Amino acid sequence: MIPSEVTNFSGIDSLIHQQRSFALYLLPGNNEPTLVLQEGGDMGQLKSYTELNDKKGFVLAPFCLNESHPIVLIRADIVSVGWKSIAGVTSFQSSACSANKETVFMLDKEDLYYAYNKSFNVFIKPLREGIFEKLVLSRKVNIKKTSEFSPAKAFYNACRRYKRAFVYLCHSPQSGTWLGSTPELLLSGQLGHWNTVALAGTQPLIGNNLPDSWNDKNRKEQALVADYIKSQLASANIDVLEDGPFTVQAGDLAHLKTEFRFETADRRCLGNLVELLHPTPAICGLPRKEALQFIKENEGYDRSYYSGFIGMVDADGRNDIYVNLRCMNIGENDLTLFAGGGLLDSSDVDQEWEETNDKLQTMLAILK
Ligand SMILES: C=C(O[C@H]1C=CC=C(C(=O)O)[C@@H]1O)C(=O)O
Repeated sequence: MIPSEVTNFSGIDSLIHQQRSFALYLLPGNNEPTLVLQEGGDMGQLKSYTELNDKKGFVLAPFCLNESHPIVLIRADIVSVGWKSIAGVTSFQSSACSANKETVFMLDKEDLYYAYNKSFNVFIKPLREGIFEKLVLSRKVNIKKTSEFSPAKAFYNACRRYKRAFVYLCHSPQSGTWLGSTPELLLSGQLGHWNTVALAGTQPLIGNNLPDSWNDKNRKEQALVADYIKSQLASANIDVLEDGPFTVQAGDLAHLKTEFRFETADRRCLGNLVELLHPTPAICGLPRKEALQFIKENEGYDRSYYSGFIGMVDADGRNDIYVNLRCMNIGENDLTLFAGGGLLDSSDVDQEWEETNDKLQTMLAILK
C-alpha cells in the first residue's frame, strides 16, 4: 500500500528550488518509490544513444536529439528506496500540505481546437496521399501554476492513482522539471534478457471496464508499431518472442499492447537497442526518418522531452526505461501538459481531438 499519511513534500520540492539533479520514480505494480540523487558536479550529457551502453544513472532523453535537448544522465550518488527513507533523505516534515487544490483548467478552448484542427489538416494530407502510413500528431497545453503547487505532492497523487504506470518526477538544470505517469515501456531487462512493448490504439474505459472490441483504425495503428519493432530487431538479427495484442488499462484509458521478449549475446547494448527502436511509430510515424523530419517541421512546437524516454539504466544491472507520455513540464509559472495520438489516413479530427483531451486528463486528474 502507498501510505496515505505522507502529507509534507517540502523536502523534495526544495531539491528543485536548489537546482539539485534528482529523480523520484515508482515502477508499475510497486508501492515504494526510489529516489536517485546526484551529489553535485557536472551532469552527464550524452550526444548519442549508443553512449548509454556502459552507463548507470537516471536518464531523460528527448523526442529528437539536438543541442538544446541533450540526453541527461543523473548520477545515482545517493539512492534511497521507500517513502520513509526518502522522507529522511529529503527532510520531510510532518505539517499538513494543501498543495494543488486550486488549479483550474480550460481544455475545450476554441483556439486550442482551431490550432489542432489546422495541424491535423497538415498531417492528414500526406497520409491520404500515401506518403506516410502513420504520423503521430501531438499538442501541448499551458496551465498557470498556483502558488501552492507542489511537484512532490503531484507525484504522490500520481503514485496513488496510477498503479500500473511508471510514475516519475525528475529535475536537472539542463532539462528542467518533468513529471509523468506513462503506460509505455521502451526497454527493460538485465544480463542480455530484454522486454519491450508495442502500445497504441486508445479508447476510454466503459464505466470502469475495459472495452471488449477495437475498430480497424486502432488495430492497424497498433499493428504498425508491433511490425516495426519486429522488423527493427530482425534487422539486427535478434529473434523475438511475442504475446498479444491484448487490451490494457492506463489510467481512465485502454490501449492495445503486444509484449516482446528477446535476448542479446552482448549484455551492455542498451544504447544500441534504443537506437534501433526510438522513436517508435507509437510516438513518431512511418517511415520513421521522414516522419520524424515531418513532425519537426510541421507540428508547430518543440516536443522537448515529451515522447522521449526516461528511467534507470545500469550497464551491469537492471534497466527500466519508459516512453515519456502523459507527462508535464513544470516551469516557473506554468505547467505544460502534452498529449498526442497516432493518425492514419482514416483518422477523424474530432475523435483524435477528444483522444488528446482524454490523455491530458491523466495529468490533470492529479492536480485536483
Ligand atoms: C502519443 C501518446 O500515446 C501513444 C501511446 C499509446 C496510444 C497512442 C494512440 O492511441 O495514439 C499513442 O501512440 C500520448 O499519450 O501522448
